Amino acid sequence: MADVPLAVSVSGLHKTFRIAEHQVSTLKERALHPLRRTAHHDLEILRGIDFDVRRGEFFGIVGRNGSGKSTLLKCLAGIYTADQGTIRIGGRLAPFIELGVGFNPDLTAYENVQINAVMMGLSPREARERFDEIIAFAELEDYLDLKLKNYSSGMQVRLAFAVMVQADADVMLVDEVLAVGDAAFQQKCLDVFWELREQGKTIILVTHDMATVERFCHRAMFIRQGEIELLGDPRQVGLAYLDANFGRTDVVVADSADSPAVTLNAAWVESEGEKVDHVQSGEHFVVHMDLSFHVATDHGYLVVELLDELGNPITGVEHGLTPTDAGLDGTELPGGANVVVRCGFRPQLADGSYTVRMRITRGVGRQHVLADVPEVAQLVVHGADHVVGAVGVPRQVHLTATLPSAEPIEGTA
Ligand SMILES: Nc1ncnc2c1ncn2[C@@H]1O[C@H](COP(=O)(O)OP(=O)(O)OP(=O)(O)O)[C@@H](O)[C@H]1O
Repeated sequence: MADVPLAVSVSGLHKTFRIAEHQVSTLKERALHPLRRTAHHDLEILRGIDFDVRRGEFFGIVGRNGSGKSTLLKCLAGIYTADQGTIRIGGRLAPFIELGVGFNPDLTAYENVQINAVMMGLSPREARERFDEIIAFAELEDYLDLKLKNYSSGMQVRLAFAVMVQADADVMLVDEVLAVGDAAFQQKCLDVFWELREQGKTIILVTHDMATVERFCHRAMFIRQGEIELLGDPRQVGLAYLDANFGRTDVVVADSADSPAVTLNAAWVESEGEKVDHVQSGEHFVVHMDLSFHVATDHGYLVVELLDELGNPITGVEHGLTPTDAGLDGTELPGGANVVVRCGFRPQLADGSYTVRMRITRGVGRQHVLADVPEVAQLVVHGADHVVGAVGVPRQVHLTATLPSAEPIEGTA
């Protein structure tokens, strides 16, 4: 493929965000603290990214949450300016990046499609001519007069994806489209990916779904903490990513490093029987862990916690690991026992990225730590509604209003 022209060329790309630590946001604060300066710290997200994509390539980008994938796509799309480095794009670019980018919630689907399609390089006439196809693809014929803010997020995703496909650009940037649509839409996206691949379009796809990477991508890139960890064969890249996420066969802290007391053979999060790395807030999920005990364990005890992005424990479960707990006889778990642990959760967590941590102790006072695995798995929670703070509770709010010289008015939310 070396003689095929480049569609995208990125060299020495750096991107740092400046984060305000204390924002002076009100007039009162400004008056009380006239000399206070806003303190900042820098968050270096992309640290020297170099890669080329050739025309006609389907190129995957994978990496854990927060590794910089979306930031990279936004730099390619010109939404963010890079601090250092060069980006060259051969031809017209159509991004499908994030809900809301390029859409105006106060306009109708028709108006939004016109604006978006023109932004992606179609002439106003072409945009008008392709409108019906866009709406048919998105299956939104019955919702044409609705303002976009009244669309569900799934409907907006369908519309944005349809515009991108119909814009017929030379290079398409696609960020996590498969994670947001329903099953029928996901199938439609996969069919479109095949067609685009057959047509020789250049596509850069960010996804957490390794099956898609293996199936569609000619090459893929694994980004870790803003740097390229691996670039090349999609299968190798997918395996490296899964290994970084789930393949923690050797992560053990035990009585002695040479002879671990407990080994975590495999661990993952699942929902409705499928391994997942995203769940909806309030949805049931299970942390599955496969453990081997190498020493006899008396009064075994397990703690599984969910930590937020700053490492704060948000919630968790505790459970005994005695033979009785595991359906065996005896007073201690014998050395050589294999134990499968499945912890069910249904917390109403705030949107964000969470880490599952596991600790096993033995002894009446839980004084001996047999295993302490700080990152059993990662989980992104989305779609939180009415969650104030870290964890939501069922809403039970009762209001009583009193008007001058009137009976009390009551209402319940
Ligand atoms: N506009 C911004 N201002 C400040 N920080 C930002 C901004 N955009 C992204 N970040 C930070 O940059 C880091 C990388 O974010 P990015 O969205 O690129 O990650 P990602 O790999 O796409 O993650 P995910 O898989 O969760 O989508 C995160 O720590 C995020 O908080």
